[in-house]
Amino acid sequence: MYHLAKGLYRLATSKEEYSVLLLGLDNAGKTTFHEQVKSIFSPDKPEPRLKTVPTVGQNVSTIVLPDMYLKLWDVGGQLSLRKLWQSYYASCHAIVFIIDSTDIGDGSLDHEDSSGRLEECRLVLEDVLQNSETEGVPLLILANKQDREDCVEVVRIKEGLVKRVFEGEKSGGIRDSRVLPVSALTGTGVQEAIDWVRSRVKWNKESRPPVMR
Ligand SMILES: Nc1nc2c(ncn2[C@@H]2O[C@H](COP(=O)(O)OP(=O)(O)OP(=O)(O)O)[C@@H](O)[C@H]2O)c(=O)[nH]1
Ligand SMILES: [Mg+2]
Repeated sequence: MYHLAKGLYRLATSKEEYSVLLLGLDNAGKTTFHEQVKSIFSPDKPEPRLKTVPTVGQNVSTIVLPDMYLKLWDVGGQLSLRKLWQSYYASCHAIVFIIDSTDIGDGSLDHEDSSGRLEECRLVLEDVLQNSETEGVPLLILANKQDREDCVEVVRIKEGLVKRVFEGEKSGGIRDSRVLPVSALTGTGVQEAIDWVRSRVKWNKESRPPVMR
């Protein structure tokens, strides 16, 4: 009887848990975004800790939403650490790929503008999409640092980079995707980003079932 009651209690109180992997080049703003999300979704709304240092290893946190837990995995983006990303692919339910919109030249692969890290960004994104373990996983691309005057606008990033990657051979097949403007530093757009992830992981739950917690 006790075990039945315990089982029923567990069933009634358990929630789906989805894992979200934050990726992007070093300095893109992953940890800053992570800190904003933690702050916005904490019941006591603490000040976000925005003084970040380059991530070596991982920062993990779980936010509680009405209908699910979202577990965020913030990993290091430095070149030497990117080889570790693939060990997270099989168990993630969504990928948030963060781009520093102030460090991609004019944001378009069509021109010979070699300033910024646009080409590096393209190669890294293609590498993520091409991996068989990320197949079908919803992808949110965040054009970060939109608070800065020298940022490239989101439409340009969409047309000049993202569309080009998706039209190419290395797009890794069909998946749900979206490009959104954010400022991880000010928090603008962070709520919308999480809203998108939340709806997409649910849509995709047949392919990537959540863990019950
Ligand atoms: N102006 C502005 N600066 C930002 C924004 N997001 C991050 N930064 C700054 O960019 C720098 C790098 O931010 P991090 O969040 O540490 O970058 P990261 O992607 O976690 O870097 P790694 O851990 O090395 O992969 C810091 O100086 C942040 O303050 C933003 O939206 N606007
Ligand atoms: Mg970091």
